[in-house]
Amino acid sequence: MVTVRAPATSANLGSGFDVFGAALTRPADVVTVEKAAETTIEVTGAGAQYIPEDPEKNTVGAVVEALDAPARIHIDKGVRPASGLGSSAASAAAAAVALNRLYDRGYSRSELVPIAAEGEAVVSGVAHSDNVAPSILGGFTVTTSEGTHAVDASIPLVVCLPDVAVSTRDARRVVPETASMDALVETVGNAATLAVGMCRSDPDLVGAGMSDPVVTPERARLITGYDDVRAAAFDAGATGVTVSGAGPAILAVCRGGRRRGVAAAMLDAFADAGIDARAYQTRIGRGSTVLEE
Ligand SMILES: Nc1ncnc2c1ncn2[C@@H]1O[C@H](COP(=O)(O)OP(=O)(O)O)[C@@H](O)[C@H]1O
Ligand SMILES: N[C@@H](CCOP(=O)(O)O)C(=O)O
Repeated sequence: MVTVRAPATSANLGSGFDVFGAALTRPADVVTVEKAAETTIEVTGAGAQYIPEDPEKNTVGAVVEALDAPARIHIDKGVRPASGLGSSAASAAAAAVALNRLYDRGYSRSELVPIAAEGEAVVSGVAHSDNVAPSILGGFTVTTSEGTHAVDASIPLVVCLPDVAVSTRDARRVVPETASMDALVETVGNAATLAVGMCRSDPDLVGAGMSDPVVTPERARLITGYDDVRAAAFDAGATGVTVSGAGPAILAVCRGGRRRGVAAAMLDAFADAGIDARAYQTRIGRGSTVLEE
């Protein structure tokens, strides 16, 4: 038996659509696997009632296939589905690390990233790796078709999750098919600024580099109260605010000591818009951890 904890993640970070990701210290999924002749999946925890236990429909089933590793699997969800916090990816990441150990497949953590990404194709139609990479490797990650680079960074964050669901599949439909050269130049500049900020653990640079003129404005329209929550976070001292993943969670970057005030301001703004929400005061953290084997 192997048990693995895989953290929630925030993908895109504004300017790095389908490329950037960051592991969060909390929340997390915990997945336990035991060898079995046929795969069965049991799901408990946050939003379990919305998650299929059929291996054909659960992200973990695709990982079982890719590793040829049938197992009895228990998923304890800490990351609510359709959150923009890499819920489906956290389960897939944990399962990839756990099944690799259980069956002694010998893949490195980096080699497990595209394997876990097969699960994302099951739910969003695209095997994007920007959530599974940080959930496995930890830190801030840059993922391209050539592979993933991970950087340890110490950046305080708040993620505010409203009590509404946005599926990644639906949110991918609003992504523009084209962008102007001006928008491209602005985005490249911001993404590069953000990457430098991560290497320096500088929340001012990271916050400034999250601005994105292409995808985020379209996604923000799907989140009731977004503009007010964003403004409230800046007023409380956030250095940057954007949609987390495909939403509806909203990510705020903070300097040390500012998270409590930023979280309270974001919750108040959602409440003013008539929406219940919860805020996680978190930071960039480590990847998947083996808890028991
Ligand atoms: N192990 C899993 N954990 C969470 N969601 C899953 C899992 N397997 C399949 N799903 C489905 O994936 C969808 C949520 O994924 P997604 O829309 O990408 O949200 P998130 O942004 O939280 O990852 C839901 O329809 C859910 O039923
Ligand atoms: N790059 C993807 C990331 C989706 O993240 P999720 O946490 O919402 O699943 C996208 O923006 O579609």
